[in-house]
Amino acid sequence: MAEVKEQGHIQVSTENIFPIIKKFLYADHEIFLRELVSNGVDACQKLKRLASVGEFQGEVGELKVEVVLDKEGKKIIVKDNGIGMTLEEVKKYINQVAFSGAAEFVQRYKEAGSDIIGKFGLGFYSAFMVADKVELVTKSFREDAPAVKWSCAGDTRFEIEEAQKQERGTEVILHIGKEGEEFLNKFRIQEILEKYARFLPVPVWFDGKQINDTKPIWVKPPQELKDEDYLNFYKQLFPFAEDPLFWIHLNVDYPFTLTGVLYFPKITNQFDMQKSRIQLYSRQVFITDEVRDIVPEFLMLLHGVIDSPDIPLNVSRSYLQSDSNVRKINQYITKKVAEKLQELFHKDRKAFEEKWEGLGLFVKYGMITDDKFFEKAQQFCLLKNTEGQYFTIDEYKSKIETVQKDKHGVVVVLYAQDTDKQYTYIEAARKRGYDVLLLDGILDAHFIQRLEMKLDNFRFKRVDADSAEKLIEKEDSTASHALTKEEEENIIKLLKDTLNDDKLIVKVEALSMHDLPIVIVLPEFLRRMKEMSQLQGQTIKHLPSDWQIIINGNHVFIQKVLQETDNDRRKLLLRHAYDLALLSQGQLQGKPLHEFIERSLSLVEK
Ligand SMILES: Nc1ncnc2c1ncn2[C@@H]1O[C@H](COP(=O)(O)OP(=O)(O)OP(=O)(O)O)[C@@H](O)[C@H]1O
Repeated sequence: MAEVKEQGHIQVSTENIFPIIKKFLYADHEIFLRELVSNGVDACQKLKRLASVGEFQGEVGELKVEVVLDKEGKKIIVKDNGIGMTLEEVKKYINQVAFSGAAEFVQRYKEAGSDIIGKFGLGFYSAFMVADKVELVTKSFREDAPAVKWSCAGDTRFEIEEAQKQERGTEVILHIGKEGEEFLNKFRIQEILEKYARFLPVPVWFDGKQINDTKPIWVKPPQELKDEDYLNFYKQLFPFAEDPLFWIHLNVDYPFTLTGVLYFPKITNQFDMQKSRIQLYSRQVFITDEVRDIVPEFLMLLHGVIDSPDIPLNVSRSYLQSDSNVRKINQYITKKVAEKLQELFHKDRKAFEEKWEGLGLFVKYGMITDDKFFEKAQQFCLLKNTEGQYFTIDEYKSKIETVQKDKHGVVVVLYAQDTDKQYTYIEAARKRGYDVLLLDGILDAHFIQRLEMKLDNFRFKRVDADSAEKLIEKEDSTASHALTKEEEENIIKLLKDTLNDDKLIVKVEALSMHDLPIVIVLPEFLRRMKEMSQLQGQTIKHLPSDWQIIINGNHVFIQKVLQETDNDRRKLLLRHAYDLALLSQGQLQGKPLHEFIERSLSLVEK
C-alpha cells in the first residue's frame, strides 16, 4: 500500500457541489467524456509544445488519448501520454483550478438555471455526473517527479498518495455509479466519441481503433486543397447528401480566430431548408450544432463546420447575441459569402447561371433577411424570364424600361409562377411585347416584396392580375370596344344569369382578338394577401368573388352571343366561354370540367 500523502477537504463555500453536478441535466451527461478526452488532448499538445521549444528533451513518442471500457469492473478509463502532473500540480489544478471551474458552474447554474446547461465546459469534475468515485493517476514529464494518485468519492473529501505509474501521462478512472450505467456500453461510448472527438488534433483510440481524423480540412491551408478534398470532407460529414454546389473556406486570425468550411448544399424542398447543418467546434472539439445565434440567419441554410475559440460557450443565448465577437463573426461570414458569390459570378457567368437554380435560394433568402447582404447581392442576383434567359436586376431594368413603364413612371415587372397554368396569360403579355419573368421558387413571394421595398418605381404583377391590356396602364389605355352601352349591360346581365350569381364582378373591356372572349383575373393585391396567409399556415381558398371577370368586347364570339336569338343557346355559348376562361386558369375541375367536355362534344355534333 502506498503511503497516504495528504488528505483534505475540497473547499466548499456554501454547500456541497456534487449533488448539483450530479443532477446537472440528464441529456447532457455525456459531455463528461468530451471534457476528459479534451483534457487528455490538451495534455498531449502541451507536451508537444514543450518539446518544440526545447523544454522537454525526452522521447515524445506517439502521443495519444485512449478510452477504455471495463464493463465488468464498471469502469471507464481515459488515459493520455501527455505532460502529466506533479504532486503540486495535482493540488493546484485538480483541487483548486478544476474545482473553481466546477464551483463557478454551480454559481451560474443557480443564477441562470437551465439556460447555461450544455454551454458550460464543466471540466474535470463533470466526471461526477456519471461516477461515484474518480481516481486520477498521473506522472509528470519532469524526470524526477514521482507518480501521484488522487481520488475522490463524490463528496468534499479527497486523498492524494504516491502511485506506481511508470509511463508519463495521466489516467482518469471513473467508477461508474447508478446514474452513469448507460455509459457502460461500447456503442454508446463509440457514439459519444464520434460526436465530440471526431476531429480532435491528437489521435483518440477506443476499442482498438482510432476514432478521429486529426487534420480535418478546415485546419489546412486552402491552397493545399483540391476540390476533391472538399467534396470528400462533405461526404464524411453528411454521407447521404448530394454533392454541394460549392463551398467557402473561412480563415481569419484577426480580430478573432475563425476557421471553417461552409458548403452551399443542393436544396430541393422546404424540408431541407429547416435542417441546420453547421457544426461548431472550438479548437477541433465539437461543441454544438445549434448555431442559431452565431451564424447569420440566412446562412443557416449552409452546411459545414465553423471552428472558433473566440465564441463564448458558457453563456446564455441572449448574451451571445450581444457579444461583440459573435457580431463580428456574423458580419465576417456574411461578407465572405457575398464576396465568394460575386467572384463566381464575374469569373464564369455561364456556370453561375447554371447553378442559379440552387444558389438563388440562398441569395434571395439573404437579400430578404439581411440589408448588408442585399446591397452586395443586388449586383449578382439573377432574374430568369419565362424564356430561360438570365438578367441581373440592372440588366433587366434596362431591358424592359421603355416598354413596361406605366403612365406613372413605374416599371411594371410581369411574372408567372407556373408557365403551364399561366400559359395563356404569358402568351397574351408577350404578344404585347412584354417580357415575363418566372418566379416560381419557395421564397419568391417574399423576394418580390423585398425588391419592391428596396427599389424605387419597381412593381411586380403576376400575368393574370389583370387583362393583358390593363396589366401596364398606359396613357392611351382607354381604347373603346365594339359594344354599345346597351349591349354591354345585356351581356353582363346574361353572364350573371348564366352563372346564377349576382355578386360577380364583371366588366367589359376592349381586349384584342388574340385574347379569349372571357378572361378571369385575380388582382395582384388580393392574391398576395391570400398567398401570405397561406404561407403562415392558414389556407383560405380563392373565393369566387375575388376573381374578376372581363368580357372581351372586341371578340367575335361575344358578338355572336349577342346576335343569337335562342336564349338557351346564348347561355350555353356564354357558359362555354366562361369555362374556357377557367380552363386557361387551370381552374376547371370536377363536375364543371365533365360538363364542359360533354358540351364540347355536343357542340361538335350539332
Ligand atoms: N489529463 C490531464 N493531464 C494533465 N493535466 C490535466 C489533465 N486533466 C486536467 N488537467 C489539469 O487540470 C486543469 C483543470 O481541468 P478542467 O478540465 O477542470 O479545466 P480546463 O481544462 O482548464 O477547462 P475546461 O473547463 O474548459 O475543461 C487543467 O487546466 C489542467 O491543467
